[in-house]
Amino acid sequence: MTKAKIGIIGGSGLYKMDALKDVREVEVDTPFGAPSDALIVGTLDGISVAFLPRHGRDHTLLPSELPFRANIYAMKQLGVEYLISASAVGSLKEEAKPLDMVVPDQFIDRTKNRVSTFFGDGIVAHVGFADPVCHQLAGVLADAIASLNLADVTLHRTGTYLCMEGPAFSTKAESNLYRSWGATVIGMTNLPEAKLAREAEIAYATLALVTDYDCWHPDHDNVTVDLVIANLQRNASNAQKVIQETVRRLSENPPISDAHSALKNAILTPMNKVSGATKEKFGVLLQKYL
Ligand SMILES: CSC[C@H]1O[C@H](OP(=O)(O)O)[C@H](O)[C@@H]1O
Ligand SMILES: Nc1ncnc2[nH]cnc12
Repeated sequence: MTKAKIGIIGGSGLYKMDALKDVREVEVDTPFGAPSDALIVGTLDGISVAFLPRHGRDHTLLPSELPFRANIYAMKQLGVEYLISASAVGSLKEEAKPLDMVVPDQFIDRTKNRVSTFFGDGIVAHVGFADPVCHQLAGVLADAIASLNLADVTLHRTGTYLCMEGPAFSTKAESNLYRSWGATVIGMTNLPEAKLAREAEIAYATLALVTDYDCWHPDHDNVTVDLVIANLQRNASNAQKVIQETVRRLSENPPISDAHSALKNAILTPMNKVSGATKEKFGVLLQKYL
């Protein structure tokens, strides 16, 4: 099977990577169902990467419908060790303006309807999630953004991403509540991904692309899909430059990440008490602990 150490999940407005060469579509099936779309495996400056459009190439999946487990499992199956998520977000802080880039280091979970663990079925594990993003990967991503000196883009090296259920956007009361909690940006997708990536021992970091001020800002229009997509289209080529530079830096100097051993002290169930069927289902996730 084609392998790639670096994975990219593209969100709203980023359905393909123009700079990818030697492109192949890989239909991956997983014990957790089919991913959002075929994975696109190709090379960026000669470096093998796997790309997946989170909502499908034609944006056919709601945030609540996303097959998060299949997406992360498929990346793991391809050998991905570093996963970069590009996502559209609303800003909850004045200083994070549309077109800015934020590299969140924290999440708040306001989802209601998501399966965000691989475990169960006779095997129990509790991974650490105090630091939900891989610090090293986030650093490489932030340094890549800084090195490009992109016009009109301010980099925010840290921030809290609040993950809401959607699909409707927030009410003003909710938006102001999240501001009072100190959240920096709001989106609908990254938290389940980050949890599952941690369980899959994949280092994960988010490139959050600010598209709007949600609905709290008195001097800006309330968020609409048109606004999100218009701003993302303005920024899509920047996002791809950032990803390309991050990939280049990662392949030159792949960082050591705690995420790569996240399950080491997390599994409570003795392996000899786990059924063969469950072990088989977990496949690549448990391989190294059997
Ligand atoms: C199109 S606006 C709302 C939509 O955009 C974000 O998607 P993604 O995180 O995949 O870039 C947000 O989470 C919502 O799913
Ligand atoms: N304001 C917002 N709320 C939730 N998700 C978003 N994605 C982009 N802008 C958003």
